Amino acid sequence: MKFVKQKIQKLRKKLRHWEYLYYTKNESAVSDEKYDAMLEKLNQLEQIYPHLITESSPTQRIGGVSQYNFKKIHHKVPMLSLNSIVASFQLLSFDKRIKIKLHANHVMSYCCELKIDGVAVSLLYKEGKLIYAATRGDGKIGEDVTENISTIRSVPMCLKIDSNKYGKLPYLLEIRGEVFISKLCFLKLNKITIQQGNKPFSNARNAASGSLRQLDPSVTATRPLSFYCYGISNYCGEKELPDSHWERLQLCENWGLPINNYIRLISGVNKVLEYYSYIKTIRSNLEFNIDGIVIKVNSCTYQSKLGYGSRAPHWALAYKFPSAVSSAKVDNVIFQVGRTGIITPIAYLEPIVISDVTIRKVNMHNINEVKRLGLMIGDIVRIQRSGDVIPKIVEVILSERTDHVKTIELPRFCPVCGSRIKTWHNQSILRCTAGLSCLAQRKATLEHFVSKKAMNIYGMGNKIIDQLVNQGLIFTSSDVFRLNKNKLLCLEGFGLENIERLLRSIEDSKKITLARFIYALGIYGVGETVASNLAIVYKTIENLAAADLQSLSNLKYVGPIIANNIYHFFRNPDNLKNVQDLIDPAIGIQLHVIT
Ligand SMILES: NC(=O)c1ccc[n+]([C@@H]2O[C@H](COP(=O)([O-])OP(=O)(O)OC[C@H]3O[C@@H](n4cnc5c(N)ncnc54)[C@H](O)[C@@H]3O)[C@@H](O)[C@H]2O)c1
Ligand SMILES: [Zn+2]
Repeated sequence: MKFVKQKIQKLRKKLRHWEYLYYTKNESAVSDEKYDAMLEKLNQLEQIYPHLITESSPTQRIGGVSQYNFKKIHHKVPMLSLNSIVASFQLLSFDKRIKIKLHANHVMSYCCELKIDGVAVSLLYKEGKLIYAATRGDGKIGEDVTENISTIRSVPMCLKIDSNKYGKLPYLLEIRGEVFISKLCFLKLNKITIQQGNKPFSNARNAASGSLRQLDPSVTATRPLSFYCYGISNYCGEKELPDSHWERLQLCENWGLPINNYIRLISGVNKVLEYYSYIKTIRSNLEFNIDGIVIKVNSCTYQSKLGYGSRAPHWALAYKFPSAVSSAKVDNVIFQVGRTGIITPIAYLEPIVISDVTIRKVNMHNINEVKRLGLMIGDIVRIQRSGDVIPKIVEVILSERTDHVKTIELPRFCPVCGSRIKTWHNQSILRCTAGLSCLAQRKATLEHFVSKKAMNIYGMGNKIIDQLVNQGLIFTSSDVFRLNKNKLLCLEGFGLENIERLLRSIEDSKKITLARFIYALGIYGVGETVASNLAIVYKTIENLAAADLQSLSNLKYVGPIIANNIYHFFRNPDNLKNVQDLIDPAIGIQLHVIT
């Protein structure tokens, strides 16, 4: 029993970590399949040992959290997730199960909708005016994104009067819907993100979520977000609402809320299966990503009878599409050195297209993955891309291995600077220990420093940084502020206009919040959340640099490892000198604290 308990705890810890990255950081550490499979494993264990179920288990609650830097909104009606299925027999048994519960033996009516891969929002209208918009958060408390939502053109600020049926606008109307980004806009946004030297979003959902949850609404305004309404959660008006979910959606459309064209009212579960197959065939032609269909019992009376679980309603299901799989040849494996010196194997492929996206390389994260797969250069591998998440090598197709394959030589020295490599975690993680004297780490540190969420310096993409570092024009981040026209004229393919734009952007970056500045320093483990917290607590960079280990360890979101990293960062003479140079009045950076 102790063993099962430990296993359950381990699964929960892993799932919570992935959820934190997914919902808070808009990053996918693993594919959705892997997350879903792990959640299902936990679910099965909990079914066998129900006394081990806790309220906070990922099977019982919604994965999101609301970040403290947004105002909070308490949802009067909880915003839940959906139970999902992947096979037709599960839909048939759902249909049977609910008929038994409802004591109904007639053909059931279902409202079938697309499951758009975006972010759920709740919009409250009073007498037709948008009062607030909130994200799902943990289902009970969401983030106030009213200003950001107001920048989305398809969200009406005021409802229209439905002259046919409802006369006056409802006194109160709360609707639920999905904010998303189209496939085309996602590709464009990522192109710009990469040009600006920032990390691209791994999929359209993460891009939509990241764009909606911007602290600065003017940034959201530049992101091409769209919106579809898929339900009413609360209503108070002169007339009663119709009992049909489908009719309620038509009513929303009459009030001016956008409703997706593919929503159908369908009679009987066999026709639902036909709808599923049809949508699967047109999926790649849609302008936006969907990861399945949503099936809802149409009668609202039945919906209330079936009720809700803690995570999802009992009257709806998400029927997900299988993920896209294809095979490709591995042309080469290159070891890439990151900002913190971690060395990652990247498999370069003969380009393939999966769900409309060309895949040329796959990040294999660590060398254990190379070992686990038994991968060799020249192998044919199976690549999976679930929804639009990062591609992954699932397996080597051994039956297609030829005599021409080559062994992958694991590096013993840093492939960039030739320094000694340190290994840990059972030798799965390799790290170059040369710090900033390693060219790769220096470049990656600078890329991070100028990136959007850090100093936000436009026009200094990876290629420019490569040249600046290779030509010895910059060494540390403070050198960025010593760049001038003459130095920049040495760069290839960088005209006067680009130079002026870059210098202006460097100048503009000098007015910055302390939180961003701390984040820009690139201390190992200090992401945006920790950086904001440090800024609030220490108020000045000098206070932070002088903070002792004890005080750092007492902070929220800062564990002993991060506290140690921060403490030692400021004890390293090179780092300290760089920070002092950066805040030197000669450079003119103005740090301010926003609380
Ligand atoms: N890869 C990872 O690390 C990771 C981590 C956490 C969660 N996830 C993934 O996220 C998903 C779980 O997230 P979730 O709780 O948001 O559930 P979900 O996305 O599977 O389903 C619920 C959501 O569907 C959306 N939706 C779209 N169209 C809808 C419609 N017509 N009607 C109703 N809702 C509609 C709503 O936003 C709703 O919140 C899983 O697929 C999981 O794989 C992945
Ligand atoms: Zn190195």
